[in-house]
Amino acid sequence: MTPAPTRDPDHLTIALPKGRIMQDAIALLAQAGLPLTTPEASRALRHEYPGVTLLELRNQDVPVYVDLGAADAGIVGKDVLVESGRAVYEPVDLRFAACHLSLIREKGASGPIHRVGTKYPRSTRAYLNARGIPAEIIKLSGSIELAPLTGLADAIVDLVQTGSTLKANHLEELDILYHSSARLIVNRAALKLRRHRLRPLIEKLRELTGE
Ligand SMILES: Nc1ncnc2c1ncn2[C@@H]1O[C@H](COP(=O)(O)OP(=O)(O)OP(=O)(O)O)[C@@H](O)[C@H]1O
Ligand SMILES: O=P(O)(O)OC[C@H]1O[C@H](OP(=O)(O)OP(=O)(O)O)[C@H](O)[C@@H]1O
Repeated sequence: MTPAPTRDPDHLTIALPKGRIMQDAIALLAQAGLPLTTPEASRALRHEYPGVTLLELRNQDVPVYVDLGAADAGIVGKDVLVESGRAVYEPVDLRFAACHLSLIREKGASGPIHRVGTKYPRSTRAYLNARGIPAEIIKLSGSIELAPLTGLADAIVDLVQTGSTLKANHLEELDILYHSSARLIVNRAALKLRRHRLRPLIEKLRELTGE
């Protein structure tokens, strides 16, 4: 059960991930009418604006803050959202940070897949199960492309955008699990309590992204 937020109903708290999404997310929210600017470089993780607080989080923590109501809304990649397993309301595909999650092997590799390295174990499990592939999943944290090159795994599941990381590491895509892009996510209790702030934001973002 999602706890009802107890903060000022006129105030919005928004969770954003530090990293490649942050800048575009702030720019889009500002275009949608929120009084935001890029925060000054500092160690501060909470940034105050008139009527809005921004929280600077790791990608994986954005769905957690929104689902549990510590943030009213957030922006996060669809990949991270799927992997979180949290059923938060996801009203707008914001279109940026577009990439796809793919099954990848060394160029020319063949034969059965026994071990798959990935940062995305939930998505990988679902994909392998659906195809009856009884492979072991090895959870990794980064530089996933090294796994097949070193013999740690004979395939990986990772994000691809331009394909230049694959090319540089002599790898090829065998299949696409799903496409990802940045999404607006919203806490369901906040949607009721702060309807007058969240509904116009959702509508404006839909307009801006052509949904
Ligand atoms: N090459 C890419 N092109 C476009 N979008 C990408 C690319 N790589 C990742 N993304 C998207 O941007 C999101 C954030 O990526 P970012 O690189 O900031 O994460 P990260 O540094 O791997 O995160 P963390 O270290 O917190 O796991 C990803 O979840 C994905 O949705
Ligand atoms: O197809 P491309 O355009 O090469 O993009 C794909 C790469 O981008 C991401 O890595 P990122 O640059 O974020 O580095 P990191 O996650 O390893 O820090 C992703 O994990 C891939 O490695």
